[in-house]
Amino acid sequence: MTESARSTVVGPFVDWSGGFADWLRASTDEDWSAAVNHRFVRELYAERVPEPVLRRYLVQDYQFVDRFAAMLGAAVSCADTIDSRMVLGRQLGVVAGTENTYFQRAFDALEVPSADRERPDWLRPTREFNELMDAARISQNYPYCLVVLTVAEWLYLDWAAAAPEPLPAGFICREWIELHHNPEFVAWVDWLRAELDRVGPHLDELEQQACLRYWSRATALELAFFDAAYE
Ligand SMILES: Cc1ncc(CO)c(N)n1
Repeated sequence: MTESARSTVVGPFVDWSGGFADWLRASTDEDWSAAVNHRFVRELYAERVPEPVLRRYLVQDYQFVDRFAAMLGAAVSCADTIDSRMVLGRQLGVVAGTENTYFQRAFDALEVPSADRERPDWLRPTREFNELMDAARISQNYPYCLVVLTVAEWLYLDWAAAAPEPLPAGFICREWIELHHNPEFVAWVDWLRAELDRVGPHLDELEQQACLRYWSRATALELAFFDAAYE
């Protein structure tokens, strides 16, 4: 793409007066709502997730978080502005810090052996989600990485923000909600959406469609990921 083409807004090829992020989000309403209102989420609110389900979910999610961190690192490396790179870099620190510590404490409480923390068998949605994140990472395409990051974070904010008060007393359920609903996390998701709105309109139609495919696939996998914890 030439420099002048890069600065031209190519879209909209569809009406996205609400912005690129909202346009993507609206395309996957059904899977999105099914994930946000999933049985796992309701049982988490009530601290009634059966222990084998909670354990399976967290063991699989730690594998997700590994590839998520790698893809976030790719976003750090291919972001198009210094401001974006710094925001993404700070968030990578949160994933590697507070969130990682949560997993270790939860695994200790649930007495998860080290083999299951480090190299469990991957359930199918874990494998497919990790393949999707690997594809985005290897593409070094900033919008693709942003799309998958935004689905993962915005969808989790959506269900966590809907948790009824008081939150569960036990730390595993309570902190999993708090990690995805606190002022810093809300600001991070707002930033991701605004970032998509910034870069999306400069993409050509084929690239926008590719973003849409990443978006729908990631949303479907979020739903499948919750389902798998019960299978
Ligand atoms: C599967 C999944 N999606 C999203 C998040 C939040 O980034 C998570 N921890 N796990």
